[in-house]
Amino acid sequence: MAPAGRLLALLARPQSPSRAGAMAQPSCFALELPGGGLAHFAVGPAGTEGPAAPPDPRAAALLGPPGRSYALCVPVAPGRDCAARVRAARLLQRLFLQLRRGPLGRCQLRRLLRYGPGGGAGGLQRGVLLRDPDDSPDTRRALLALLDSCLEAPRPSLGEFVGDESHQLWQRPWELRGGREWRQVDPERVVPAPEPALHPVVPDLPSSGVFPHREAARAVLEACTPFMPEARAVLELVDQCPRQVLRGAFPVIVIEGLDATGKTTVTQAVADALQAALLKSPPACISQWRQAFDDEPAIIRRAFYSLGNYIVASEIAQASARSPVVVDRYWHSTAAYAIATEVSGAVQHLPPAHHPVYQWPKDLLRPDLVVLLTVSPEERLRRIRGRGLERTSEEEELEANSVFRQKVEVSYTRMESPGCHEVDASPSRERVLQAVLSLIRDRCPQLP
Ligand SMILES: Nc1ncnc2c1ncn2[C@@H]1O[C@H](COP(=O)(O)OP(=O)(O)O)[C@@H](O)[C@H]1O
Ligand SMILES: Nc1ccn([C@H]2C[C@H](O)[C@@H](COP(=O)(O)OP(=O)(O)O)O2)c(=O)n1
Repeated sequence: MAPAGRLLALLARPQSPSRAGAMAQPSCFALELPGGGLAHFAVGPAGTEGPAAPPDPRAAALLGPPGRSYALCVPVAPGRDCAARVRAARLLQRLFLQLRRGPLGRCQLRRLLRYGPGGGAGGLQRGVLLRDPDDSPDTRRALLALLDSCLEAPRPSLGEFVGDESHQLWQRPWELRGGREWRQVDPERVVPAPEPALHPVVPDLPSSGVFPHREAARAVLEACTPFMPEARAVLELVDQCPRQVLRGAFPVIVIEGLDATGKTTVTQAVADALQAALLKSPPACISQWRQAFDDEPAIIRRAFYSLGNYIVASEIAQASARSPVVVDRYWHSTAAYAIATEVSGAVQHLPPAHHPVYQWPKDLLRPDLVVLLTVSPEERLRRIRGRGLERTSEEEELEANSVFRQKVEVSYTRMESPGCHEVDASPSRERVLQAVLSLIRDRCPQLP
């Protein structure tokens, strides 16, 4: 078998003019595997030199027969503007909902990313691999009908995976001919691709979830105002907050951690002990719109939480002139959950430590100390069950998916300037409180 890198290089060679069609350049795919693995493969025009090789055996099992698989993808940033990004994200969300209904409901879905071999944010597409275990013609019909219902730009792309007698894999893209008829175009070879140095979604994160400054998040909600009155309401509140906030002399302490690690318990106890103001992000003034944003695609949800942090920043600035301030969640939550959700695969696929995505936004008020509460997964589950409250779907996901939980925890620990100080929150409430108070006294000399 030829090395994956060489096959990719062969596919990447410029094509002869006769072959220069829609797929003149190969495309790479990152397929999320069960248990958090990622398989990378490329598709390119048939007839190029070199033997085709089956991709990663785990991917081949998901792509090849028996059964049939389809790749349905939407460009992340079809235009340069935020409005187009938001439209694309909502289209993908709608497609996901529709894929769970009717004849498509029996298909298995796996997260799929499509990207150019050179990386970069430009050609990124998000999508799904649909696997029909029964290889039913109804599935294909339903998928084409779904494409027919997507009349506005951006239009999703659909490709179908087929195996041949010699166990090679091919992808056959579907294209709309003459604006009316769906046709399958020339098959493209499926070959393994090397794992890129950086997960393909990372270059796009500053525009799609880990916004590096207030204006980047603001532009997303601005694009939502035509269909979400809540977006206008949040923007009005953000715009009342000064861009340069002047903080007071008292220390600002943030308590972070996964759900049920004891943040509410600790923040209340610390606030009592230090006679500190207790704040939380998202702040109460926007919490009535939280559910509406939680129901929207990730880019909109993250913009909401990001702007919530800027509103909290101006509350912190005022409160820290009068007393110490304790904050229940802040920027680190927003960034860690966004990174863990957007980066498919497992912990090893996260951007490396010191990557810019882990840096604190330059225009957001910095706390003096960030405490990260950690407990074992078993203890966390006991506390969640003991509390018995309603949970957000993301928190349910955390419980169900330990890979996701690990990605959130590791992202937390990689955050920089300020970084997190980890405190083991497994002991009794009193002992955890004492550990946190002693850390605060060590790190905040300005405490009276
Ligand atoms: N140190 C502790 N030991 C045992 N139970 C705790 C401890 N700290 C918090 N709990 C309980 O665990 C549950 C989750 O705590 P909570 O403070 O609400 O977490 P969070 O705000 O991080 O979601 C609550 O029922 C709380 O009473
Ligand atoms: N500052 C914040 C606060 C919460 N979030 C997001 C991250 C997760 O999706 C949820 C977790 O919040 P949730 O209120 O469920 O957690 P707690 O109950 O406070 O532990 O909200 C955020 O992105 N930024």
